[in-house]
Amino acid sequence: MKIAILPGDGIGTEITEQAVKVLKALGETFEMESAPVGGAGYEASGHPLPEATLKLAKEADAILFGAVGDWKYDKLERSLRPEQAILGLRKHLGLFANFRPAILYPELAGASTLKPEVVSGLDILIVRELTGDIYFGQPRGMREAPDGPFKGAREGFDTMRYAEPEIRRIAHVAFQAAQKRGKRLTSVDKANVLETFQFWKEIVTEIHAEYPDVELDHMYVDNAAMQLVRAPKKFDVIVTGNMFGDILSDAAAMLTGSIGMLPSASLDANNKGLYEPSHGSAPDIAGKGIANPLATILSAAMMLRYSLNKEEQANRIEAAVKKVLAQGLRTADIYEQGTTKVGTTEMGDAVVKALA
Ligand SMILES: NC(=O)C1=CN([C@@H]2O[C@H](COP(=O)(O)OP(=O)(O)OC[C@H]3O[C@@H](n4cnc5c(N)ncnc54)[C@H](O)[C@@H]3O)[C@@H](O)[C@H]2O)C=CC1
Ligand SMILES: CC(C)CC(=O)C(=O)O
Ligand SMILES: [Mg+2]
Repeated sequence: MKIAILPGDGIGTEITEQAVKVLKALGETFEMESAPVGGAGYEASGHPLPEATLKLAKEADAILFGAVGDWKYDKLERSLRPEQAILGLRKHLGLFANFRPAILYPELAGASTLKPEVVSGLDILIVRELTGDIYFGQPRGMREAPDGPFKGAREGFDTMRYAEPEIRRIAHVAFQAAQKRGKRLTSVDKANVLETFQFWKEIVTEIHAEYPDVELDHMYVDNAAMQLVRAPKKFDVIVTGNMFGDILSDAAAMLTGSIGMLPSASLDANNKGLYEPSHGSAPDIAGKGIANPLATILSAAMMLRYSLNKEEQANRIEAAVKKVLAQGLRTADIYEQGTTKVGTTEMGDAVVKALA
């Protein structure tokens, strides 16, 4: 089985190294091959998603991705910016279904900024559509406004759009995920203002007829953001578009104690996937050895489960993460008084040691 390792930029390299270490310690014979991506890809060959990196990603059975981006590339033209690498991989590989499970490990109840009673026992799943919406819609650009009250002034514009098959396939994925869990699905939209999401709501409602065992409700995204902080345990599975899912999943991350705890799986129609933490390259802490590698290690567990059919090994990794948390080991982002502060490498080493 071949795994493409794409560490990327900033803390991407530090956290991916820990996940690779954990994968190697499982005693399986994975073939792992690394390639530069993001700013590292741009430095190596003038493009954030070098052709050789894309080729490796396409031929591998699964992809483990760190993170891309750095402020120093912000002035590059958009097509050359590091973020285009992850957007390009998602699009080229058809990774339309993004699973972001927000689970609170009991040991981290005090690390969340919310009261323990609000978050304890939290186990929700955000299913984010990943290859459409305003992140990919055309046309987009910057120009002189052709009409309207600001005609002639410079303007930036993007296009929000969803085609019926795009909504249908993510809705099926989300209903099926809900069937395997608490059988409740909340579709998050902005149908009161946006045509795109009125259409989204109509299609999701239509598909609901095929899943009568799942309870469906609809919620506007502004209310959903508020409910996630007010009473997050009321959710089971949330399905939403690319941009709303991006924003809501960062908010959900804080329910788990830190964005450094939120893994993700991005799957195509055949469960080939890219696995990455939900966070970015964190340039503010890069190179300091303090980033939390657990979201990436837990993403590697998701990879074993969803793409490599190795449920037992996935369980081993998740159990090892629970064990190190129970031992009181914490990176700075989840540190509380009375626990032991460790760095990125020490945390990775501890997970390896805790593998049963
Ligand atoms: N999939 C990807 O590669 C993503 C890339 N980005 C890119 O990352 C760069 C930084 O973006 P930001 O908005 O700052 O988001 P970010 O997620 O990188 O960081 C937000 C905050 O969370 C902290 N943080 C993130 N991951 C952490 C970890 N594992 N352990 C401890 N603390 C952690 C950071 O130190 C920072 O204070 C930008 O270039 C952005 O475009 C952002 C999100 C996803
Ligand atoms: C480059 C961004 C779209 C990545 C991001 O923020 C995410 O996937 O969460
Ligand atoms: Mg994001």
